[in-house]
Amino acid sequence: MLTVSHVNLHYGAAQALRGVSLQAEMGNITCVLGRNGVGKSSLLRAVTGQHPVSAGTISFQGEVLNGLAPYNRAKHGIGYVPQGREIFPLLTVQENLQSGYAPLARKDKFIPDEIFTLFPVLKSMLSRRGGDLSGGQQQQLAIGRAMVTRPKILVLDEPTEGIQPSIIKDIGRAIRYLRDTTGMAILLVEQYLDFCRELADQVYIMDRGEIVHEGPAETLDTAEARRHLTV
Ligand SMILES: Nc1ncnc2c1ncn2[C@@H]1O[C@H](COP(=O)(O)OP(=O)(O)OP(=O)(O)O)[C@@H](O)[C@H]1O
Repeated sequence: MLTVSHVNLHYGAAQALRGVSLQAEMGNITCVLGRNGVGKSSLLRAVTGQHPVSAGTISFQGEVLNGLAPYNRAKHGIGYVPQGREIFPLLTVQENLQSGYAPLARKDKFIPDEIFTLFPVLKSMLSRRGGDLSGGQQQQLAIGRAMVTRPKILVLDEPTEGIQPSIIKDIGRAIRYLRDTTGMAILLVEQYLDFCRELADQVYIMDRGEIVHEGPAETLDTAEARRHLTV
């Protein structure tokens, strides 16, 4: 289980996270909802080690991660699908997937077939450049690349952003499949309420750098959630 405990995060003098605590359990999809600028990406940067926290602790399966570089967090099983996907546009799909090899032992440096079962389009486009893929295909590639690292927790930053509805469905199906077949923990941040409600086991809502609600998805008060999502 991932535990975020009383975390503060600053950009210079500006505070983006204020005493944020949450848990993402193995075998569960945990969704953090919030509108633009409330600190969702900052939370994931804190979890993945892209930005240091100024207070609080982040631990995974009992081990404190504070102070570990992103590379070492990947070795601990944290897979990251960043906002905007960050595909290498001039590398092929295959090379983009292989860029996930870095934290792996030599024997594990191969692309698991499961990725192509989940996203068959990637197999048919292995020699195409990442930059030639549609937004939805790039999102699938970014998830595939994170899976290459054999994560125990998959952390996704707004996986539905800018993606057409049919591919959003495929991505939702893939996330559910990963939860059900691997038992990994999934932590995703979103603004898209319906996607989150359909998929999540546990929901948190963030507003202005703070967690303002937490609870199981089935008891989520939709009107209250919408209130936090509209500007
Ligand atoms: N590198 C940075 N330097 C300074 N301020 C930043 C930086 N990144 C984010 N912020 C600020 O921190 C706050 C939280 O931003 P964050 O990106 O975490 O929000 P978000 O909820 O993920 O929004 P979005 O969906 O737009 O990414 C915002 O006020 C933002 O302007």
